[in-house]
Amino acid sequence: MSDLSAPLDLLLLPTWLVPVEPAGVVWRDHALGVRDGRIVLLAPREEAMLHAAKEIRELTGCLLAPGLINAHGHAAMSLFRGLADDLPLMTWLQDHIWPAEARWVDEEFVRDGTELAIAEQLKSGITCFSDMYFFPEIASELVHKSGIRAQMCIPVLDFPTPGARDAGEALRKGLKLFDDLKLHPRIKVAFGPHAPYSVSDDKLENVRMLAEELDAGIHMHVQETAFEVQQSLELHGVRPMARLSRLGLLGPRFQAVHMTQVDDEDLALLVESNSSVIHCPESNLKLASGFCPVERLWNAGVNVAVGTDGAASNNDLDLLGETRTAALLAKAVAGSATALDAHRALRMATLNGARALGLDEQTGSLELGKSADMVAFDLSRLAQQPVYDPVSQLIYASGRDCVQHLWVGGKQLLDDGHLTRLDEQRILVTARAWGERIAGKAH
Ligand SMILES: CSC[C@H]1O[C@@H](n2cnc3c(O)ncnc32)[C@H](O)[C@@H]1O
Ligand SMILES: [Zn+2]
Repeated sequence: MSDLSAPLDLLLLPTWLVPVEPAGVVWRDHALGVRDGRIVLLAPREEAMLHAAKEIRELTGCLLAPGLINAHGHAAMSLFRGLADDLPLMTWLQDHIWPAEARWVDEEFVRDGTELAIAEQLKSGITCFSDMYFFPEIASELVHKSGIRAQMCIPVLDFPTPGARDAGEALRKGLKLFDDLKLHPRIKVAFGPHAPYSVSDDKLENVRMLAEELDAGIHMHVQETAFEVQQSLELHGVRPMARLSRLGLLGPRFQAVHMTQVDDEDLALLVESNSSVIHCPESNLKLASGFCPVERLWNAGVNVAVGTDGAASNNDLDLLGETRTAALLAKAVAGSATALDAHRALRMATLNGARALGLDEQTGSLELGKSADMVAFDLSRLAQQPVYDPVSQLIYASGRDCVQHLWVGGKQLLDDGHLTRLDEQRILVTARAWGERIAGKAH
């Protein structure tokens, strides 16, 4: 319990403060105070200035918002960025990515690739990400060291993977990770069965049982393409969502990634079960997978979050850009310019992400008592003028280069665009060396 009369650790004075909850609100000339890693003060600037603070930051021209939440990705795949472009999902995955993973992915690859991804995400305004990849115990070390927040998913597939001879071993190692990290303040472990077409019923039943017992999330690629739905109808007689429902996987802890195919029955299952959907528009566009009907889902009450997917199918981890794509695409898909307006788009990239990952009591909005996970976007540049609505300017007229400062749990991880805990130069050199090795050019 923090001493309320003690000085604040940090007092931020932005031009605009967008808490996300309450929805649609922009506070001008307000301040945010932090003590012991939590938000303890939200007040008009003049009133806030009466409080003593160890550090005061003037953020003139900046919009202070909750940190962005990248609700789906494969961090270490950043080392495969640009390796196999302009291909449809199954060709990309089966003929290029899975062979490359079998050849290259080991502990060292995951360590270096995850660090690269974390550095890029922090510089893009992301304070929390979900990771679904091999050797999650190694990736977790990088999350711990860097100060970012994450959901780490235990990968489960029907075939041997880097780091696990079979699904049984993957789950055993995953349970140990769950136990090791159960008290970690920034890491939450979830289950990551890859997709309905790559995980059989018996393994999904195991996942359901364990997730229930541990109250853990289940994060899964679902209905990414029409082909996947067709194949499921042929093999199982039902669509993937109906099969997952029959197996008892759906529920508030279920995170359905992609969902480009949604019929009325799928929608009813999502609504009834209170499952979340994680929309990855740029990966879906690049692999020509299809279009997630975001507006329809949102209007039906489904919690929709946003993710970049891995850098091998995107090809960046730019969640601000992803959110802009989502907002534009939603209008085209719905045939309505009012679909996914800028304020809702920002909510999708923050609070909805936190809710999908089961972290909305800790993060996702700037509310008293929540963790001080925040980002200051600089809106003072030429291409952002004039500013009528700062949220509109952020979503439609800003790139990730406007990310100025970032904090997680009150700790500053990005200061004037510079990483405070990671060595950007070393990460760059290491990533280039991997590129040379993988391209066969290393000596
Ligand atoms: C369970 S570990 C992750 C596994 O998923 C592969 N992957 C990356 N992106 C996608 C995607 O969009 N759909 C399906 N599978 C994907 C990744 O290469 C790993 O093998
Ligand atoms: Zn993915």
